[in-house]
Amino acid sequence: MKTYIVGGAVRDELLGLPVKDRDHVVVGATPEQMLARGFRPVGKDFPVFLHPETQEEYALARTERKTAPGYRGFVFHTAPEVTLEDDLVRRDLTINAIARADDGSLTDPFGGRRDLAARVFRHVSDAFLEDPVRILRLARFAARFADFTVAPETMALMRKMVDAGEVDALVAERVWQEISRGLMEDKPSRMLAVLRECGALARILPELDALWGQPATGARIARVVDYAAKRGFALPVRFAALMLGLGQAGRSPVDAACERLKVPTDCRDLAVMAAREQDKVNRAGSLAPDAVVTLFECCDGFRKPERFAQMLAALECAVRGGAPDAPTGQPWPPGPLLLAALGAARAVNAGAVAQSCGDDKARIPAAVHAARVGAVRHAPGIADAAD
Ligand SMILES: Nc1ccn([C@@H]2O[C@H](COP(=O)(O)OP(=O)(O)OP(=O)(O)O)[C@@H](O)[C@H]2O)c(=O)n1
Ligand SMILES: [Mg+2]
Repeated sequence: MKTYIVGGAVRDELLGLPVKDRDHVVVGATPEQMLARGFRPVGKDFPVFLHPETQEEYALARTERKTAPGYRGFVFHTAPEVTLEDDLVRRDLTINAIARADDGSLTDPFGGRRDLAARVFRHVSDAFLEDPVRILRLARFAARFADFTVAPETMALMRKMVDAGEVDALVAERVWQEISRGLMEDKPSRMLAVLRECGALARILPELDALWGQPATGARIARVVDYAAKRGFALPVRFAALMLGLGQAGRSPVDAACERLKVPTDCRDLAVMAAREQDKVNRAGSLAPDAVVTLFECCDGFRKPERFAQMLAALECAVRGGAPDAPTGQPWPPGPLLLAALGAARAVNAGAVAQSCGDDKARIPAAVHAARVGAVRHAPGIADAAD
């Protein structure tokens, strides 16, 4: 039996990037031999094992046969006769199909090093067709390796897959997994551009696809999401910033998209809230203290101040990032203004105010609200309104 390092680890090493996790492929072994050597199987009927000490993944060299459309239709075939090349040929991209043996020698039957040098994403073989997730993976890699282009024949193949309905057959969780990862890369707009070019965006996020088609709008959305990435914001902020691109129409298209993609609650809540409150927040400098406190209440800002700050970050991206050639670090007044006001309002001792209401419990909410309005009135930048 012989083992090789394959996939992302070899690719990243050749690119001079830090290697996170290493995947291994094992040639010439049976599951029984792996177990006898102390490897632990991962799941059932899946020829992947964990090394007893390093816990790294070791997969038996395998070929795959597609049995049904979509993500679930796989059958794995492993046997000691399956060669390294058999295993590599069924991988997604040439740059991910390079293997390195223990002695350092590389096996690169499909020109992976050539494509790394030329900065091209190219599918290895027709096996690419068997797994529509690969369309999303490629798009995600484009967001990470922003100077790579997609080989024309690979783009053509992806179009064919999209036209055949392969993307529609993917389960929402799997789609979200890739989209969310792509949003966390350096240039998320590249993922969206690749998805649009092959037709997948129209299937996954038709709302966004339609807007992307209007040149100025598409360019703005791209800038906003890349700006959010440049600022290093967390996933919910990046997602909310992207969804703000759906425009003033606000809540319903965002809701519909989140529903369809089964977007996790934290991302969804932030996106919906940001779309709902964007006008108010952008007018923060002219809001009366009472309206400011009401805004905090509507956003549950007293209990979730971090989420409120994230919403501000998303709205800042939409405004600052939306401007062409926007330099980062340009001030956005509503942000510091509302954060200072929220700090002042949170400093109010709601417990003490409640106690001062005595037995008149029904008065508590209004009394707490009024005390907070009083505190906000003195916060920096708050409008001098007589409310
Ligand atoms: N749908 C998939 C998933 C994975 N692979 C192969 O399995 C390797 C490891 O997969 P994974 O860790 O998911 O991707 P990486 O390429 O390692 O990228 P990342 O840096 O995101 O881990 C890939 O390089 C590729 O050879 C594939 O061909 N098709
Ligand atoms: Mg990996």
